[in-house]
Amino acid sequence: MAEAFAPAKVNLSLHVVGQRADGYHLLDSLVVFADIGDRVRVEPRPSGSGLSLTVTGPLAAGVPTGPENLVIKAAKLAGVRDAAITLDKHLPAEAGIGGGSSDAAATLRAIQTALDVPIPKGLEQLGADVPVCAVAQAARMEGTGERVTALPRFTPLSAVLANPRVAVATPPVFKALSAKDNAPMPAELPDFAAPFDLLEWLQNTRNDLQDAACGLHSAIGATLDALSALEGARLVRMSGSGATCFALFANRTAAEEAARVLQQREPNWWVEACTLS
Ligand SMILES: C[C@@](CO)(OP(=O)(O)O)[C@H](O)COP(=O)(O)OP(=O)(O)OC[C@H]1O[C@@H](n2ccc(N)nc2=O)[C@H](O)[C@@H]1O
Ligand SMILES: Nc1ncnc2c1ncn2[C@@H]1O[C@H](COP(=O)(O)OP(=O)(O)O)[C@@H](O)[C@H]1O
Repeated sequence: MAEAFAPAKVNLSLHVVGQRADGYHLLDSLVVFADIGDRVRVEPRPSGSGLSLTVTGPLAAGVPTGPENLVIKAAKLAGVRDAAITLDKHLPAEAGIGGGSSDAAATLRAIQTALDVPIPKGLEQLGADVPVCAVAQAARMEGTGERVTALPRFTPLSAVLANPRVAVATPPVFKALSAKDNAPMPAELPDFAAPFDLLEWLQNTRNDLQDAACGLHSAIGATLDALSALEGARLVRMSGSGATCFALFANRTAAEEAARVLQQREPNWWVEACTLS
């Protein structure tokens, strides 16, 4: 039996820099991972038992339990036929924080430990976000998501994640983009562990999906506004294709206090303080 953590993915920046002939978009994104997430447990089963999936946890409702779950797709890609998998769901789905993709990557890590099966090639077949979730540390993500360069050093950031509990499907957000050939991030990224003003640097980056997503779902604008109004919020932006947005704070205590205030104001939202790295 082995367990693996599936951290929330946050796109600190997400530049859309082109589109391939097959419709997929070319991205340039600074991706980090939170200390909050789902958990995947893999238990070996005798040959012929098949794959089973049980979904538990506070955000299990609505998560598919059949072959369409990325956890099962990941196990199949690794060639595993017999295992009992439990997914303990803490992250909202269709939320721009890669829940399903991170679950898939965590499944492969647990399978590696429990069954001694190597991580398979071609992770991008599972989803554009799966290769970066397999790295599970601060990274630059390029191409359609298949090119991942881990950052050697990254000073952890304190943040609040907020989701207004509106599920956002990714394809319509890409379709609603007005421009698909925006400027990439600078070719050379700074040393993120050196003493420099990361906030100022991030201000010069963007999430190019943010305006399109806000146009489709008014709750995202409301989430950005609510985060911006929190005392100590320094940079506020949407992650992925939404609807989860993040605010960065000077330290964990400030983030936790802000999360407490926001949760009180918006009891139906999903709100979490976390550390990103
Ligand atoms: C937008 C991002 C940014 O990190 O995050 P999320 O909002 O999903 O968290 C990802 O690129 C999403 O990754 P993922 O959710 O794994 O995408 P996939 O399942 O492969 O694709 C879903 C759909 O998104 C669009 N898509 C995705 C990736 C990409 N580079 N170009 C695209 O156009 C396509 O319409 C595709 O059919
Ligand atoms: N393990 C999983 N957890 C959540 N959603 C999943 C999972 N496997 C498949 N899905 C499906 O994937 C879709 C996208 O969910 P998710 O990966 O959480 O969102 P996003 O791509 O916005 O980060 C949902 O429609 C959901 O039904």
